[in-house]
Amino acid sequence: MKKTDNQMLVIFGASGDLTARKLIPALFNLYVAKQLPENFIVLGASRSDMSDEEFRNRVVYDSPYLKSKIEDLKENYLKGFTNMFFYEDLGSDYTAEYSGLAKRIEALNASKGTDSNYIFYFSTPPSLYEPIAKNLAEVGLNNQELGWKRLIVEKPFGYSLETAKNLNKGLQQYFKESQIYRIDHYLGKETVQNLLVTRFSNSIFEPLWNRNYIHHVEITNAESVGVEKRGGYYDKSGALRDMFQNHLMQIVSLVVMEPPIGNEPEEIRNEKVKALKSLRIMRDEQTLFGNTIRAQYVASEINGESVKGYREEDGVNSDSTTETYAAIKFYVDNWRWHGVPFYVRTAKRMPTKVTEVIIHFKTPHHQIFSDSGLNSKDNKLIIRIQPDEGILMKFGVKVPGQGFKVERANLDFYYSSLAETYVMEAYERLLLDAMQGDATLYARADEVEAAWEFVDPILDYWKNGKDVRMYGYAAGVWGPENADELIEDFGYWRNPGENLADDPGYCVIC
Ligand SMILES: NC(=O)C1=CN([C@@H]2O[C@H](COP(=O)(O)OP(=O)(O)OC[C@H]3O[C@@H](n4cnc5c(N)ncnc54)[C@H](OP(=O)(O)O)[C@@H]3O)[C@@H](O)[C@H]2O)C=CC1
Ligand SMILES: O=C1O[C@H](COP(=O)(O)O)[C@@H](O)[C@H](O)[C@H]1O
Repeated sequence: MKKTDNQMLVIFGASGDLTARKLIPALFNLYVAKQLPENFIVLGASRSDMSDEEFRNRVVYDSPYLKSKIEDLKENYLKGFTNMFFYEDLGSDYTAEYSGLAKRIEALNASKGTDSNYIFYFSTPPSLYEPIAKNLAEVGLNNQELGWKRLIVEKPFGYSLETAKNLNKGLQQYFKESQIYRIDHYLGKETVQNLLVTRFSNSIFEPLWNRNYIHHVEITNAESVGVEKRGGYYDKSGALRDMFQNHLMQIVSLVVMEPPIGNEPEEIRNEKVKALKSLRIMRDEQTLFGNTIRAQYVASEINGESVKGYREEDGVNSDSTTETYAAIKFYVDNWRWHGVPFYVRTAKRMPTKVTEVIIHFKTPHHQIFSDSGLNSKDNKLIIRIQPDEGILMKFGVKVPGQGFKVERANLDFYYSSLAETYVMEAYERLLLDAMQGDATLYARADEVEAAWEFVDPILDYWKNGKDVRMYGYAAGVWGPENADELIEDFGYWRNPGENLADDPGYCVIC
């Protein structure tokens, strides 16, 4: 087990939603699992006026996100957790100088024994990331002489390639790249990490993982919810920035990458960057027109209840052109993937919440059972990221009886069969990794920029292109019909059900 040094976690934006909904519950789970170091405290920092006690009440006792968890625990046990929390009011804004904050950190460090090791978690609006880093540096809180200093930076990391580069440069003026941890919570998901293990710890997949055997790759990320209470944020972002540039590009990089020479953070991250750099960037309008689809959900009924259209959501412009659905077809220009199309889509207000990667294998070169009536492209490996996490392989079997009738059968593995094993939540895993100085599951500057490099021309085309279309789809269906044209040459999107084995249309033995 890796060692976790004594340390202090300083959260900027501690009065916000992310802190309450993700960070504190993750810390609570780590505390219960005895994963936190002996001397560990959390200092919340925001503009809101709160005492330590009020902060503790807010993030622990009154937290709707901890309610079910703390009911099971004895009061005195909970006290240990609550006592770790402190709060510093930053005054009217985050850009004023931080000498008060530095003094508080110093005093807490001395009394709580955190060995001058600090993580600064940026959970504020992104416009404040660089000013906060600058202020920290000005009071010496980037100095690693006495103890290490790390930044965890929340998404979105930039709004475009240019802004991402500026943000990287801005942060790197004050902190070294090795101190910066850019969080992408999809990398904290056990099933996303399992992509690496599936590929590189088995000898049966890797020999087939290339253009000789793979026909096309399909990745679906669907959410059943709409924009919820985040309409204001989402309307400036859209599906491509909110999900595709970060989470889906990370998944793509893990599917596409070459085998790393080892599992050290830089060994893995180097290969991911190479993978992202090999994506063929679409530059001309004709290519962009034929390979990208965007759409917005419109008002509809789901299970008998009426659901608002995107443009009617709170915080969204009534004539918004922000996409809630994005589907992209692209190619990867390298030896392994030459000529293999990738189809990736992400959307809100789909029939179900699901994320999965489907590797579609090629038809056998010489088919001797071609009268079976099956689509010969039915050899698939489905890696289910969420929910009903698992892996399913589809292959042909003989139907008992006369002749050689072939039907599809499933070979499957479900995470639920590991019910005895505790599976960490994404934020829990990522926080613990940063505490231990392991950046493997965090995005490096060049990785983020390579992803923007691919996405930027699409965004630009959607904003300024001549023939760009914005399609509509009824809330609760699998997107606009036009998205089917994108994948038509090869079949159709797998519109999965809630369960991994739900197989619309063509699974005979499931
Ligand atoms: N919530 C989520 O699920 C996710 C959030 N994120 C990212 O995490 C970061 C924080 O998100 P979230 O907690 O949801 O945001 P909130 O708006 O809930 O919280 C942001 C915090 O920043 C502080 N703040 C400082 N200056 C401003 C300002 N000018 N406007 C608004 N707030 C300000 C606020 O505290 P105070 O007023 O006390 O200073 C507030 O508590 C964002 O970058 C977001 O993109 C990423 C993934 C998911
Ligand atoms: O980062 C984000 O992710 C969530 C989806 O996360 P998941 O773990 O529930 O799949 C998405 O709803 C949100 O819009 C986006 O900002």
